[in-house]
Amino acid sequence: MSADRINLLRTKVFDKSKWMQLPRDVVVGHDAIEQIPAVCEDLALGDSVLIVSGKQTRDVAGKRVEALLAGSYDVTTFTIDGGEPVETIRKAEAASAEAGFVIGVGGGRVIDTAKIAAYNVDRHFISVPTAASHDGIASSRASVPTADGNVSLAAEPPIAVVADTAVIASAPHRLLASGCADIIANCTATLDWELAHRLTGEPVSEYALTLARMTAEILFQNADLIKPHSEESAWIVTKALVSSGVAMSIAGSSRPGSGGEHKFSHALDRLAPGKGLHGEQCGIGAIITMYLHGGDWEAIRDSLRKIGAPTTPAEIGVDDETAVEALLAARKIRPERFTILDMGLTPESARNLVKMLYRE
Ligand SMILES: NC(=O)C1=CN([C@@H]2O[C@H](COP(=O)(O)OP(=O)(O)OC[C@H]3O[C@@H](n4cnc5c(N)ncnc54)[C@H](OP(=O)(O)O)[C@@H]3O)[C@@H](O)[C@H]2O)C=CC1
Ligand SMILES: O=C(CO)COP(=O)(O)O
Ligand SMILES: [Zn+2]
Repeated sequence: MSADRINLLRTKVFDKSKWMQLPRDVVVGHDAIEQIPAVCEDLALGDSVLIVSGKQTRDVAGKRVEALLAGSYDVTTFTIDGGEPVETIRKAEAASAEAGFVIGVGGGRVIDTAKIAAYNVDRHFISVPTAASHDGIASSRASVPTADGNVSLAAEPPIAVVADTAVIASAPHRLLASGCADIIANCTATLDWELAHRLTGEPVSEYALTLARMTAEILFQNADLIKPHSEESAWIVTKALVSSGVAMSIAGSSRPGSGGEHKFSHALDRLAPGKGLHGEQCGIGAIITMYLHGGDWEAIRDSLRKIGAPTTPAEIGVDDETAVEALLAARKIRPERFTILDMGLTPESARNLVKMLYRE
């Protein structure tokens, strides 16, 4: 091979190079929270820490983390108590700038706020989920609601994830079921990604696709084992969420875990705020998008039922007409992300789908 050809190949390989940032320490298990001082010591992140938590999650676990670190670190806290998300991120960012590293202890909103704040001021971030409610717990992406819909932002990839299965199992079952639905949605998100690849030439990552799909598959197979307030269930789901988050980090985007069903969920966040949880809405959306892909939508519906996640808009207090509106509005959210919902859905077809697939 000529030197020119070798140089060309090298350039191509270099152009395609990708930076994947994955967690360094992942501790999952009973009383894992007690390991936080050891994790912080292992990572040698500095001597001051900001602990971001929510109103409930501070009581559930945030205060325990504060107490565990108080003797060895200069600890400050930031509690999220509602308010406009972007404004909250700005405040958390200002607080993070004063600390050596940031720990987020809570559900999805808390973890995302902490990981964006840490990213914006270049601090390391440790993720301490108190619920297995979504797959952002180990990923380098954050999802932020704005007036124009949810935006997916680059965020600080957690340098460590500490998931205490006792804490997670004691959370309301609805949160765990929501996390399961978020993972099950990988089935349709990956189909959408492949569709976009075939239709628009969007690059795909085979590893990210396979990992995201396999994670959903494992959950399908274990759907019978997902029970309320069981630590075994918390284990299964947390490991799946970590694996799904790693798929997103490999992809460098949320594509392996977010397709048309997520756009439907983001549309519902705007049209019916405060009704369903993120993962619940994604699971409901996945039933329709799997049907449109010609796949086994009944298997999705049945697994969601077994797990205790909702399968119809009515179950989360959303009427059919709003669900139709959300299906139609979905394509306006992040329009560059092509999905099956961009393939000619009309008001009439949306209405028919909702009527046919969302029967009790
Ligand atoms: N980065 C990503 O890739 C992803 C991000 N997301 C984002 O995550 C958010 C949704 O996360 P989700 O967790 O569903 O919702 P929230 O973070 O809003 O949490 C829901 C509620 O559960 C409470 N809670 C959490 N843990 C416990 C517990 N152990 N015991 C009792 N209550 C608890 C929270 O309390 P408190 O009031 O203390 O917060 C909150 O009131 C959205 O903003 C979404 O956009 C979703 C998916 C992926
Ligand atoms: O929820 C996610 C993956 O489960 C992230 O999705 P978005 O990029 O659509 O916010
Ligand atoms: Zn999701």
